Amino acid sequence: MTTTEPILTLRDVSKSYGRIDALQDVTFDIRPGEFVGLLGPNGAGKSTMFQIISGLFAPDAGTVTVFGKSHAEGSAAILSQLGVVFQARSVDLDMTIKENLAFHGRLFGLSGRRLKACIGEQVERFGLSDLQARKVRQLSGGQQRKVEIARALLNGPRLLVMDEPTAGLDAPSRRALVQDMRDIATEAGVAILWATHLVDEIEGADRVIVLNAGRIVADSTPDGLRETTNTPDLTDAYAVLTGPQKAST
Ligand SMILES: Nc1ncnc2c1ncn2[C@@H]1O[C@H](COP(=O)(O)OP(=O)(O)OP(=O)(O)O)[C@@H](O)[C@H]1O
Repeated sequence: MTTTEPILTLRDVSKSYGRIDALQDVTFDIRPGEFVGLLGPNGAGKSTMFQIISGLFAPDAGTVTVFGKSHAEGSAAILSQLGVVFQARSVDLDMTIKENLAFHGRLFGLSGRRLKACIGEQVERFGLSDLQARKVRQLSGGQQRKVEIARALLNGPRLLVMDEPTAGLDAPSRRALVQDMRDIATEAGVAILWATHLVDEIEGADRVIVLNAGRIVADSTPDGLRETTNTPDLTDAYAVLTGPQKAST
């Protein structure tokens, strides 16, 4: 873990939808190079948190600071250095992989040789080089997911927030993606917030935040979670913290 300034800070963040409290007094920091797992059962508030971090809407209470700024102070500067993978698809089904990545790259101000190089790097990373000219509609669900993640990495983000990024990926692709993202965090100092239901994906995380019914119920290392719950593995620790029926592996 580093001792540098946090890249993402949430302080007492709350958000309700009518009478549903989706997030309540959520507070945590993420520093450069940290790979932080976000575990939480369905409806825990993970997607709401990601939407607030991305500036799609503001919290009802509390503050969110990304790269030292709130979205109100400088959303464009934040978005230029933020990579987001939402659960919902953001690429166009009727455009090819290359067209999609070029479109998103231009939104980040990439053009010419730089854009081509960035696209080349990502399609190679995800084994999509030979499929570049294919429309996204004609790809498998897992391949479409890889295009989503490639899109999020295109601008070389300093902070990546990923909402169940491995949904639809087969086991080898899932393992490869987890390893790849951990390498990006370690080597490039990118901070990663990785939401999942799959406990094995965040076994090697620097920290794991457990969210349940809108509240943080734990924020610790994987070992710390095992110790405080007095359980032998992370799946059991998650079950203790959120209710046994909610855990999945
Ligand atoms: N637009 C909305 N209007 C009303 N309630 C909402 C809305 N979006 C989310 N909620 C509610 O807010 C709570 C948190 O939802 P959220 O989608 O953030 O959870 P999540 O942890 O991402 O769940 P999942 O793992 O199922 O994707 C849930 O009770 C959900 O029903």
